[in-house]
Amino acid sequence: MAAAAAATSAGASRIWTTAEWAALKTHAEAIGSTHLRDLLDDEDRSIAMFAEHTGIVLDYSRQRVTVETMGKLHDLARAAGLESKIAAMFSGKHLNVTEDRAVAHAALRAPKGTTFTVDGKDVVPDVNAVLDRVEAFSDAVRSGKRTGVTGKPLTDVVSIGIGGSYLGPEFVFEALRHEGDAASAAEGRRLRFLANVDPVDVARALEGLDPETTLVVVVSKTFTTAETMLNARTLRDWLIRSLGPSSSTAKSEKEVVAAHVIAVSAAVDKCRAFGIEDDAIFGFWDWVGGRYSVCSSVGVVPLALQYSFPIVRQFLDGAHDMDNHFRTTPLERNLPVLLGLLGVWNSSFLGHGSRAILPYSQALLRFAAHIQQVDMESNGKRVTVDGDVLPFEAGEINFGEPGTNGQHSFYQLIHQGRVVPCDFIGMCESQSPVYMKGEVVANHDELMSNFFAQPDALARGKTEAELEEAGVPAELRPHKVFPGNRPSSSLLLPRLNAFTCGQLLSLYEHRTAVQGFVWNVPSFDQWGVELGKVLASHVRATLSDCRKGAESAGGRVDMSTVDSAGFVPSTSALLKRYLRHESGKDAHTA
Ligand SMILES: O=P(O)(O)OC[C@H]1O[C@H](O)[C@H](O)[C@@H](O)[C@@H]1O
Repeated sequence: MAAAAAATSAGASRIWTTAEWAALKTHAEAIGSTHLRDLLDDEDRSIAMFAEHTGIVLDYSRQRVTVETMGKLHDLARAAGLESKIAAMFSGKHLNVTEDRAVAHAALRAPKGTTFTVDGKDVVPDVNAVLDRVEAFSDAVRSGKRTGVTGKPLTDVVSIGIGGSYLGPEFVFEALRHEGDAASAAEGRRLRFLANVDPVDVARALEGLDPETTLVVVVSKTFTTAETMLNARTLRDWLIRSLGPSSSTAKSEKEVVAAHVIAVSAAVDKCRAFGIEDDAIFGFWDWVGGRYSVCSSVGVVPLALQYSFPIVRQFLDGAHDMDNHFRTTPLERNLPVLLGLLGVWNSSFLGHGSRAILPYSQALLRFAAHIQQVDMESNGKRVTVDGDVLPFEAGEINFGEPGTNGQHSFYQLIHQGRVVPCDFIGMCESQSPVYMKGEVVANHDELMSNFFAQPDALARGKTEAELEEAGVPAELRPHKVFPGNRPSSSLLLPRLNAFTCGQLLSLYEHRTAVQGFVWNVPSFDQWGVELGKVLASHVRATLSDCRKGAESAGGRVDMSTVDSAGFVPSTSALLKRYLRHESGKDAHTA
């Protein structure tokens, strides 16, 4: 763990023991007596709480902070060594200490001619060599030069992957579906994602697809993830049944796989072992964490097949632009730093353990799901990078849905129930504007009226006195009081296109890094996902033994196999219930 010591030497390892942390604790108590209703009346304060980069405006005046709070948060950031940790990330230092790896996803969007050094080597040429291959390959598929095994164009793509090999690409795919340039480039093409090992997801992904015109992309950094590999074998089987030796085409299995299956992985040998030819394998590197891999072949391959390579390049350029902003802008005006420090403030000092991500943009319907993994898998940790147990809970519960839909489902709780800090995200212009004569406003203005109204409703609330003045009957007043003082940030983007989508991705990736750097947690590993996987293999082996035993015993399951497998009694009982179930019979008759 020498790297761990090196990584933290620039800042306090146990940030909660610093004077800066203590000062914020005391300050948080003082803030407790102020209300956002009053803070928002201070025009100078509000104007000071705007920050901007290339037309992306962050308004954090509705956070429960004063100019003094921000100063103290910046002091905390400096005590944590934030600036040197950011610099360390961009210089390829091994910040992923428990796996001894660099954290270099920013290199994935570095344009030709720039440099990014990892382990003594400039990786930008390697990154761009893979991108050149993706460009050539996607052009060949899109133009019909590279066809399926029967010579038909490959118009449909199923991208198999889960977690970091799925959520980011799906967020970008959805974000661009109705964006002018991307939508015209995608005409006549379909992209589906297959993530869940639930066979119903296979049925959903294949609905209406023809094996002859379908290209399957198996996306897995490790190429060992159980769900992805079973889904890959399932789709290989689907292709071979329709196009293989015993079908009317009589093509060999090898030919079918070579024409219809490609792979994206950091484990090239395992892709070869699956039968995929070298020219159909798109690699990436172990210095790219799974949840930070959207800009590697993981996202670039399926997205370039759907939207064309030039659109994907704009997306990478947007992410690179935000990387530069993050790397070079002073902390006080740095958007990811501001968002990250506000996250630390809300979570560690005001005690709010969750965060809602609320894009007023239907195109961002999968953004919250992606950021949920980026943030929760990164900062949901119990120890520092040096292994000290944290005396507080790091990481927030992230969730969210597009507005205005959320307003009609869970906003009740955030207005009158728990305090949930919110990120409101809106666009100045719509991807699909609708203007109708006779309507009060255009449809996008209607949407944005809510984007502007909700943060104020949360911040200002409604008092008993206001209700009385409005003539609300006394017995109803307690129900109609809105306490207010609920924090939020508003992000206003000019529009949602490939470039700004890249900026948004990078903004949120780096926000998570900032919080992790301040808390000094190991944001770039994910040991917490392992235990469940190990236990699932034990269940899998037991189920397999039971099913095999039943086949040779005329259908009768030998339950002693479950009894001797060492599960706790309730798990054994539930497993037996599952094994006893006979198709078509309900619980009462089984
Ligand atoms: O890309 P893969 O190796 O298939 O991994 C897919 C996912 O699996 C794991 O469970 C990790 O928690 C994720 O970080 C990862 O993104």
